[in-house]
Amino acid sequence: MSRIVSWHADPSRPRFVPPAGAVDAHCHVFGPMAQFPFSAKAKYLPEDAGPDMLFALRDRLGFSRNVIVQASCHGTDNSATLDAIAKSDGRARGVAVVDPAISDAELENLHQGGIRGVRFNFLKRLVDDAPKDKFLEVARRIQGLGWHVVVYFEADILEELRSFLDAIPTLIVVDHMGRPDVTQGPDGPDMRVFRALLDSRDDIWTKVTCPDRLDGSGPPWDAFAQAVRPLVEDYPDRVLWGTDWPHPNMQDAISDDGALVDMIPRIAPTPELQHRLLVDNPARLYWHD
Ligand SMILES: O=C(O)c1cc(C(=O)O)oc(=O)c1
Repeated sequence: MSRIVSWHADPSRPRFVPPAGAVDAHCHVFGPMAQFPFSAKAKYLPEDAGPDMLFALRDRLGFSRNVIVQASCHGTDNSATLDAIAKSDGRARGVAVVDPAISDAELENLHQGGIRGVRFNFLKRLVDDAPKDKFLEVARRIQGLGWHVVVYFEADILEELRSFLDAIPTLIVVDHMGRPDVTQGPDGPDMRVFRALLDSRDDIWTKVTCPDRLDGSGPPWDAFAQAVRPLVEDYPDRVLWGTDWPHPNMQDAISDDGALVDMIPRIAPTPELQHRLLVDNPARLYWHD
């Protein structure tokens, strides 16, 4: 496998100025590989994209804090994520991916290192297996830590995941809205099924992220804006936003992070919605203690 670059070398400065305290609540770090080797099971092998690069981007885009989500290429070894959090001067927290056999002491160590959630990934192109029964055991064990579960799945398996999701005892955050086909519009079948999930419990949140992944029409991603804005307006207290930098697997159409930031006022059109999306909501999940 050759190493790939999936991020923009020189992103534009966004026109939109985020409110003070804004959080990029979905981003990753890759390596550096010499210090934090990628998993033997990784499905892609990126170039290094470490904490210095992430924090430089944070500052360039006008954000204050990051939530670093363990990327699948690092498997269940969270060292690179923990290292980035440790270097952030308290300005980053994280979401881990764990081996279900993890000990309570190791979970506690992750908590001390700034982890506040675990991620369950159901994308076959990213992981070899997703054992629901073991995931549920992990979900029960993290309850005492006050963590939540982050799930990543595609729209076509949402119906079959419903009983699993219903059984999760913690708050749930769905990555990238479960990848709906946004070209179907705000009332299309994918969004309807996703809204039914949100309506089933008031502790299911989502990340209104990744126009570059979900809107094949390309920048300025009008279909994404039209489909996602009603979601932000209808569930203003349950949405998070993030860049998704360094955009794993997006090497064929590199996204400009400045353009991604300029999507924010299109999906969260008022200062109040922007403040909840970028400041209040992530603070409630990641900086409550
Ligand atoms: O769609 C993807 O390829 C992707 C991959 C990862 C990861 O490798 O962890 O994370 C994401 O948020 C999205």
